[in-house]
Amino acid sequence: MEQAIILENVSYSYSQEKPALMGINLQVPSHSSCAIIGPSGCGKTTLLYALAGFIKPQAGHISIFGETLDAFPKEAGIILQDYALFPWKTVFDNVFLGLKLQGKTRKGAEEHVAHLLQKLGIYELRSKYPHELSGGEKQRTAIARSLILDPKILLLDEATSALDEMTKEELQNLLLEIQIERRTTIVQVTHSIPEAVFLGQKIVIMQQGKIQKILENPIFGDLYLRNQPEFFEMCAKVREHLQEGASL
Ligand SMILES: Nc1ncnc2c1ncn2[C@@H]1O[C@H](COP(=O)(O)OP(=O)(O)OP(=O)(O)O)[C@@H](O)[C@H]1O
Repeated sequence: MEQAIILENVSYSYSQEKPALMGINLQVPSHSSCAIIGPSGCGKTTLLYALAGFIKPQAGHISIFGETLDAFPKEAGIILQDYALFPWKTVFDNVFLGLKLQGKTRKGAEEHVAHLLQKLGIYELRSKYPHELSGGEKQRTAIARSLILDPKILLLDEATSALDEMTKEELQNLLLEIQIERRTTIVQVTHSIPEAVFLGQKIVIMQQGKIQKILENPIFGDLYLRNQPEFFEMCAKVREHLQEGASL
């Protein structure tokens, strides 16, 4: 099995006293999905930033498709919590931007962008600006902006946390469909147990800068999972590990 991401003994400190990551070892196979969950301040975002090459670990090694990571990996797209859309660009132009930077013309890219906007249910919004969109619509635009470049890895930092429950579930379904159809490797930081179980084939539970437990999730990959007893059982299992970690 090819590994998309390998972290070996990765440690990172923002300051002298308290390391944010301590000896992280993790493998994420290609075409799989990994959810990272843990209490506030345990190092989830720091881990994602290390994978994106935004910060450089003081110790350890990260490789992406077998190559040492030293800058933002060309195979990756990242979606941050605040969407990071350009406010002066329309939905279409925010999504087109990546192709433009690759030298594509607007006319040449029009069909490709339109197709993706349709797929994500935001084609009708193509001429609107970010301030005219709801949170869920902004997040779909941010996802489209990443997907237009067909990344092999998608990194998401609490991508659905600012959304209401139903919009959250719609977006989770969309991410699962993307993972299944495009076989994109997804690494997602989340605060939500149901989200981790729905979207994580591998669920990484973090505690105080360390990986406390890695759970393989055999029920991953079903769009109709949420009402099934196995789903509740898996959520309970993750909750138990989180509670156990909190009492250490
Ligand atoms: N820029 C920074 N400078 C100094 N310390 C930081 C910085 N960013 C994060 N930290 C510290 O590093 C630790 C890990 O933070 P991180 O943001 O990775 O946690 P998290 O699990 O993503 O938290 P949350 O769920 O609240 O977003 C925390 O103790 C935090 O205070």
